[in-house]
Amino acid sequence: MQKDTLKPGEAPVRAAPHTPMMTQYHAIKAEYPDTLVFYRMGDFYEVFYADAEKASSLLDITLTKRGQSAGEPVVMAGIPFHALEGYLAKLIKLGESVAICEQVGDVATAKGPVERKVVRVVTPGTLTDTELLSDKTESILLAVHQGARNTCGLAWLSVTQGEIHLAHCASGELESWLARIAPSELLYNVDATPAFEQRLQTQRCAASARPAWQFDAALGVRRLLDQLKVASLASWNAEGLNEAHAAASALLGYAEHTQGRALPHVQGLQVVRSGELIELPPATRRNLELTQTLRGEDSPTLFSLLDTCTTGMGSRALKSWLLSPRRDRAQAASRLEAITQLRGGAQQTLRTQLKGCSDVERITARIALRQVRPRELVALQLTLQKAELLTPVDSAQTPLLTTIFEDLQPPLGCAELLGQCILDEPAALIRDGGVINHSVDAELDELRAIQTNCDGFLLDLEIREKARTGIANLRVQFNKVHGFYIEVTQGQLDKVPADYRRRQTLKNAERYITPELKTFEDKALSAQERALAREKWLYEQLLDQLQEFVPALSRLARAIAALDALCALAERSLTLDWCAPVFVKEPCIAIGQGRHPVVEARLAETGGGAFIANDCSLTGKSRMQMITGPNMGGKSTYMRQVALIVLLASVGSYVPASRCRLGPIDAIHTRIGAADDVANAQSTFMLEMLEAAQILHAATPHSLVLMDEIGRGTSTFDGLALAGGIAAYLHNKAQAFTLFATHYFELTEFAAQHHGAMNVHVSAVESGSDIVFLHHIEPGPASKSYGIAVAKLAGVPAAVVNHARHALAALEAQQSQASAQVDLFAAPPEAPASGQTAIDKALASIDPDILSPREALDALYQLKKLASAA
Ligand SMILES: Nc1ncnc2c1ncn2[C@@H]1O[C@H](COP(=O)(O)OP(=O)(O)OP(=O)(O)O)[C@@H](O)[C@H]1O
Repeated sequence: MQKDTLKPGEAPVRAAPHTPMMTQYHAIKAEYPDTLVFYRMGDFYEVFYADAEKASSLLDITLTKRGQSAGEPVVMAGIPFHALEGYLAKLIKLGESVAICEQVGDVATAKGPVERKVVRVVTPGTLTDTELLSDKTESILLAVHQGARNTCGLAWLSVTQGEIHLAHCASGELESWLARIAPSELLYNVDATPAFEQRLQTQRCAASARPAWQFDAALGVRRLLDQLKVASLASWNAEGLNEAHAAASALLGYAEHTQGRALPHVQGLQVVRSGELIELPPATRRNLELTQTLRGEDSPTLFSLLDTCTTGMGSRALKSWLLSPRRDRAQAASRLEAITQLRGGAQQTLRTQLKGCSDVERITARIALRQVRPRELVALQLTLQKAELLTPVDSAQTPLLTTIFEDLQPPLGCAELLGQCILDEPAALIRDGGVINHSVDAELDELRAIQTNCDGFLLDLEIREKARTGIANLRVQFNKVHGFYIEVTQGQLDKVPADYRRRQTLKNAERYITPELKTFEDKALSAQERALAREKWLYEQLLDQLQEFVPALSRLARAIAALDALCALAERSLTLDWCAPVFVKEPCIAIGQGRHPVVEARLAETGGGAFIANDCSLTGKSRMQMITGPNMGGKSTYMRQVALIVLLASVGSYVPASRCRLGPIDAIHTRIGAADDVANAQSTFMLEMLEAAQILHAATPHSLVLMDEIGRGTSTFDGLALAGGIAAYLHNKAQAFTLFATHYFELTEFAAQHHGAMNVHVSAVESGSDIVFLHHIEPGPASKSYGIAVAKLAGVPAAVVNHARHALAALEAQQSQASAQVDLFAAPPEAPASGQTAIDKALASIDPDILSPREALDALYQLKKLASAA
């Protein structure tokens, strides 16, 4: 642009250079192009240029222009340093990341701008600050590497937890894995295909593309070995997982980059394999309202009902148990055994003792990352003392409880060290001083003594100066801005001695300093500064000493979490009158007097009457129930309760029933209602069919499938025909345990033609034109649909109800005339084998090794004939 305005021979006008400070800023910003940089200037964090515009609109802070750099005004916005946490919380919630750039050099001796450095990057998936984290939810960072041949590698961790997870999956399974891991932040290789990138977007979380070289399998293995301080990954069965190793390389690199240091507390590794967990696809989590209601609220859900944990660690463990039940029953059985033991009475005592335990897991991570605050250390010390008092349940312990109580032993000497080093009520931040205990360090004690003696000295000086000057109301005082001073009111100024130097003039008084007071001030202020510096140093020493306790503290945290979660499940089972499930080898789901735990609790809360318990019996031979009955009769509730009971049992919890026998289960699939996904431009019916298709592809004889009113989203005949086809597929091909609720009466014929299916219905009685729901599951099909009675109950105007009654009578009469029966479930005609011609068939039937020469010649003539006919 400038070139055009230049005249021949004229030198180009050079843009003015940046100021030294802005040069420093730009150098730092260049390293964090996609991250908001909070640049510390005295008591403020400033943001500049585009970052300032973004921060100003996101945080609603004032955008200003100040001074000039490179010939342009500097666009900036700022926040006071002490308000950082609140603003960070807001930005993180909006999915932003922030690089915190602090002044690390010495302000007093710096020539030019004081040295600054990004000390950490706060991102949604790498949070460690207590204020920014939810108590009950992990903040998870996930790296995904798109590999060759439709596979991908996953590596994830919660920075406050200390365990890396690795997994391999087919691209088609990606959504399911993302839903299960529920990351807060996602990283992927920048060279991933656009289609792959789009699939990642289904997870609504902060996602960023990272350079391809960061996803390097060999580097990943090296990083994992370094991290775990081992020579081989064999003991974790984590060898040969190239794609996951590549993801781990990016994961660890990024996590360390954000924390500005290594993560010494991350010492665990777990390989998660597709076949090991019970499949709970996103639709199932949503429909069963496991951790969120259909409206997206936290309660009432299965988790909110179960979570009576006394600590955040317990809640987080319980949530993770709930969402990752294993197919293999060993883990569930050991939890069940422990819960049974705790129900003996110990749970109550233990829960009382666990109350008030601090979040050892997160505090430990913060110790390892050297971010821990003084008060957290005091809280840790108190928890360690508590843990020491936690007594094993009794002599007849289960293996799980034995391990937990072993790990509950606090590391020797840790509580003592903390008690010795930290004051009982320390300041919130080490930078304020007042954290390190007395008698820990002679130098600190001496510096503190100078400050303590200050009051005595000032009092003494005041008395002496009053006597010397004859000013009775003279006062010797101190404030942070002006330091020490002698204050004399206006009326007494004539008595001020010559050695008083004026320091400040007020409306009614003058403030002075004397040589003696100045000497004292220098000594006192330098003592304060030195004491602060000494405290910081001592705190760092303490953090060094605490590092050796990190592994034991992590074990202790896991033990508290597990014990808390088990105690909560024991308490729930007693309070809500649940029973222990029995695991068996043969395929079956046999539930006696099952209840829907959340509906039951809500009825109890609202005084809505008693919940009607129902049995459910599905076996290898009788795998499918066709459930009919009126709207509002309780079909969905019944189906969901069966799924919740199966899930709870698989987790290792007691279940809301009087008895429960459960065979192997590999998945719980649900197709229940569907809200239009307008955002993804998919209609209700399209979604319904998509979900149905996924289930039909995935279901096996060990899967539990809930199908609620499939087909209702389209015309009656289409819907009925599809529902019939789906039922037949589930019965004949998938052979899954299926609960199939429907309003199509025609489907009650299904059981007559399919030996593995049976009809059940929810009972209701009519009294006059009204209807009473009994919510009881009974054998056989429903006799009628009661839709109009339900409409009346809902308050639909009488005129509409009457109209509907007449219309119904007419429709029924019409239908009985058109009696031609269509066999909905008959197997479709055999489709011609694709591409097989008569010649192919003839060729396939020829075995040249057994033909005589004559037969071979005949066959050749035959083939020629077929070819000419084709
Ligand atoms: N077993 C039960 N005991 C007591 N109340 C129940 C029971 N089952 C269901 N209910 C009550 O009936 C309401 C409706 O139940 P549900 O949604 O399961 O009916 P539905 O048959 O699936 O209805 P629709 O066909 O309209 O979807 C529930 O919200 C609950 O309040």
